[in-house]
Amino acid sequence: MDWTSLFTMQKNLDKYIETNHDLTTRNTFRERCLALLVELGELANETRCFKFWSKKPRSEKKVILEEYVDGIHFILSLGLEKNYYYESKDIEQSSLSETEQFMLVYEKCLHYKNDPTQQLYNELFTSFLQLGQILGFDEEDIQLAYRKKNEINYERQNQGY
Ligand SMILES: O=c1ccn([C@H]2C[C@H](O)[C@@H](COP(=O)(O)O)O2)c(=O)[nH]1
Repeated sequence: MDWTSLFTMQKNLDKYIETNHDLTTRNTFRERCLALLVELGELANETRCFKFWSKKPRSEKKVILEEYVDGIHFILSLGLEKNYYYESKDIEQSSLSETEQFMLVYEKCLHYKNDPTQQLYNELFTSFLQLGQILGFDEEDIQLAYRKKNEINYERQNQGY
């Protein structure tokens, strides 16, 4: 998948939000890291993969995909803050369970926060794409849902969110 156009869309959205909130000089790296961790929690909640105590079914795939692309927003953003991009490549399928893969992404996110290198950024990105594979999303699903949510994010800014 070509990520270039998504990086460009994210750059424009982040700039728009920064201007709207007078943040042009403030570094928001830590906040974006926490935002990604929070999105991961919201995503895990929709899958209910860890809720061994509940018989309630997971949310519909569409709802899970919406949460997933919120995470994509912050991952793109976290690369842009450090001027890193992600080159498309074949992703090795993960052998982990959903729960284990979630925890791997959490670890990769914190690792990158503490040591923001291109290598660790690639690892974070890859682990999140592997999670997407486990959840059953193909690249087209992700691109489409990302574009839709990106537009909604502009609307929310314009409505005083
Ligand atoms: O600088 C920012 C701030 C927010 N978002 C987007 C990512 C998610 O799609 C959404 C999360 O907003 P909440 O619903 O969690 O408030 O906002 C960005 O893309 N860039």
